[in-house]
Amino acid sequence: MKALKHLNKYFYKYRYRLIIGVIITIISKIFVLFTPRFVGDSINIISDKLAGKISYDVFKTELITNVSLIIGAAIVAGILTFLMRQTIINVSRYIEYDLKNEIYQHYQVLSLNFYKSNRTGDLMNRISEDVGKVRMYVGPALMYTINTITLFTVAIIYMVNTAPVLTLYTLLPLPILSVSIYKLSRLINKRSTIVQQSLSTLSTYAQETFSGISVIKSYGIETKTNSEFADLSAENRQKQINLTKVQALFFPLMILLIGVSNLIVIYVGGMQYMNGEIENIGTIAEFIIYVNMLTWPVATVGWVTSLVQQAEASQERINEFLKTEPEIKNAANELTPIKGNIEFKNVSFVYPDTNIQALKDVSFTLKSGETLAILGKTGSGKSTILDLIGRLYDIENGNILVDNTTISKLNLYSLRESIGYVPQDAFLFSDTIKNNIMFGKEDATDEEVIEAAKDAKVHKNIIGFSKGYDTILGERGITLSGGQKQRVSIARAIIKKPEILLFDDCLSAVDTETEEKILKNLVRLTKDKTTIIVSHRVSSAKNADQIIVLEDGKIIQTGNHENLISVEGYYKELYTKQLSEKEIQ
Ligand SMILES: Nc1ncnc2c1ncn2[C@@H]1O[C@H](COP(=O)(O)OP(=O)(O)OP(=O)(O)O)[C@@H](O)[C@H]1O
Repeated sequence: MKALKHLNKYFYKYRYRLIIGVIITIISKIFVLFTPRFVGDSINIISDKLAGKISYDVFKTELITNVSLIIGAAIVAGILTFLMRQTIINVSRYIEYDLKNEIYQHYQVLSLNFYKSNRTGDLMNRISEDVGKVRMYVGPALMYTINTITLFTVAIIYMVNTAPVLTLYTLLPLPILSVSIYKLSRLINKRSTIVQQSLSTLSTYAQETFSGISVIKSYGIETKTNSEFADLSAENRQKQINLTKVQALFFPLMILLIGVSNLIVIYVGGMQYMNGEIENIGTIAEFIIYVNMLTWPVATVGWVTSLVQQAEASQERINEFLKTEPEIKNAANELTPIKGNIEFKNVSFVYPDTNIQALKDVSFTLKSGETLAILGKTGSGKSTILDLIGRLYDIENGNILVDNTTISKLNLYSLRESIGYVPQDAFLFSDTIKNNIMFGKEDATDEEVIEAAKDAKVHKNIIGFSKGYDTILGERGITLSGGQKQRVSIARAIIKKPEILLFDDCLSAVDTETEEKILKNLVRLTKDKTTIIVSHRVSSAKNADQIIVLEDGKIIQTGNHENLISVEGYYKELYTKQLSEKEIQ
């Protein structure tokens, strides 16, 4: 129960609703328990009439009164049971909502490394399945426990008062029922977890084949994927059947034990009545109803125990995530406005998860408003430099300064707020093009969106779609070409008008002519912004104030276009090669 203590703050938050729920539950159970009493009384009245002890008129009045009381008690109990669910079960939904938000907000502050070391499926499970199991503890488990305790306390008081020995016999099979249901529930839970796992394997497989359908079709391997899916499906079917087998035992077991209890009541009660130990025949009917009323709550003791165990395990997993501290922490509470001066001083960086040394002793200085171009072979560390400026990772060797302050001492949100980043793989959300661009500036006007799209040279493409800027992208909508995606992603960054712009090889899928036009616009837009352009093309780099060439994480050349084409080296070679390619075109 240690892990579940985390939920106490929520119980406290909703204490008033819970207290009302508990009171309603108790009152409703008292009303439920009126029924056996009145049924017993009614049978006694009939028996008295048969024995000639009362007149027909008295018999009729008493019977009608009793029946009215039974109906009245049932109606009140019904209304209260409805209110009980409305309070306790609703609280469990509120807590479920709060907990999901708490986990999601925590996910948002965790660093990239956390996402790399945890599978997306696991992260999703914490927020859906695990929270769902915890809710069962907060809602149904709590409700049934109060239910059982109240029902038992009130019923046993009534029963002992009426026939103490019969009470003892009646209750005898109930612990057996509770233990059996507990064992069965555990088995059901175990098997449902197995079914869940196999279902998630099945859906992951289906999802992957749908995403990669063009590859599957072009390689003509549909038969292979079909048979793999059929195998997984058959495995899942078998697991479902195994689960159904144990689930099917649940109700027969209950009916069996209720039957045993009923038999005991009839036999022992009958004998006692014959011996005169029980005064009224109605008591037997009363006890039969008690048995039937108590069976379900007793069964729930076993069920609830297994619910609590599951919730405990789920909450433990959730707590593990909630306890994970973000590696990148904000060190300054005050906002720190950023001008955009960037300096790398002997920066070396090793990716913690792979131990790959991505940067070695990298130094450069970039004044606010200047443009830096980074060139180099694939895997030479270009993107890593951009990630470090956005403080997606912290470094251990060297120093990165922004406006002469070590980056880790700046307000993290101010820093990131001041950056417009266009990643290598443009990521667009399944939303309209307009909203995807506005992601960079939530309060942007339509004119600003269009202007940004024009500057990124994607406006004409967008208005070519029948729904224009309202065209939905992604799974539910159209698929943009690689170059269109990159340009929407550029529009998203420039609409923000940030102090620092980072372009990570974001024109690679754009033809050289469009690239030239975009670059021209960028020169105008980034006039007073610090800009870093990562590229494999000299055309993107040649206008930069500074160019650095990386190889295996080290700077091997530095200068501007004129300097670098006048010396032998990587840059000149690339320039000559790309110049001749252009001539061929
Ligand atoms: N997130 C990461 N985790 C671990 N290693 C990484 C990560 N990103 C990059 N690396 C490794 O760091 C090195 C530098 O990668 P980086 O992405 O900075 O190169 P790049 O010059 O941008 O390459 P490209 O031109 O192909 O984009 C590579 O060896 C790469 O495998």
